[in-house]
Amino acid sequence: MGFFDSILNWLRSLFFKQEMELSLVGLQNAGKTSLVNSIATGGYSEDMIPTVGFNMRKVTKGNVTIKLWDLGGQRRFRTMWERYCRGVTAIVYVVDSADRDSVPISKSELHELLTKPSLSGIPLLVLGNKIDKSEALSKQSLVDLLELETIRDREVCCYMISCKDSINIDVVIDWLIKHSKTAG
Ligand SMILES: Nc1nc2c(ncn2[C@@H]2O[C@H](COP(=O)(O)OP(=O)(O)OP(=O)(O)O)[C@@H](O)[C@H]2O)c(=O)[nH]1
Ligand SMILES: [Mg+2]
Repeated sequence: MGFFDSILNWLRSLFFKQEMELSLVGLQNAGKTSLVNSIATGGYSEDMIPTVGFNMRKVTKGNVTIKLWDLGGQRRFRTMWERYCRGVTAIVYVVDSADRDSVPISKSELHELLTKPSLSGIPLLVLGNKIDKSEALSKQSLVDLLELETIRDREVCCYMISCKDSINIDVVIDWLIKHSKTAG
């Protein structure tokens, strides 16, 4: 890249802030709030309080401001998911890949959410969390069990992560930044 192009890019970055709005959904204990902390500060804690209702957090990464709706995953909060997923740039669906018994419920909740017409076409990022645990599923097993191949009406991407050991959090942030849009 030439000197002049570099200057132009730098000026552009000053004036055109990127922004995006995301919803984090998935069953209780999947690690959604832990992921927010990991993206925001890189911090991790074993003692987490289950999210009651939702929390909104704003995180800035370089030029991108990310507004995150961190939703509660307990059954009584799941009916709210659709409302907070409407109009977002992407839906992030977090799964505890080490809790094999919960995966079928996680699958049905995901597919149920995606049937909502209001959410059609919104890109989906599925994250298999807790891969630091020895019993964690492989990516292929998780993709198969969640039947991600059957989702054809939107972009779908899946990564295996660990909030505890900060594995692939950078890859997640890159994906998010690539999907942000320029705000005027
Ligand atoms: N081993 C391991 N534990 C994790 C990881 N991420 C989160 N946890 C733990 O999983 C538990 C639940 O994490 P939360 O982030 O509160 O889960 P959540 O999805 O926000 O749960 P709700 O708010 O109830 O929906 C906590 O004890 C975390 O410390 C991880 O990558 N590895
Ligand atoms: Mg939470």
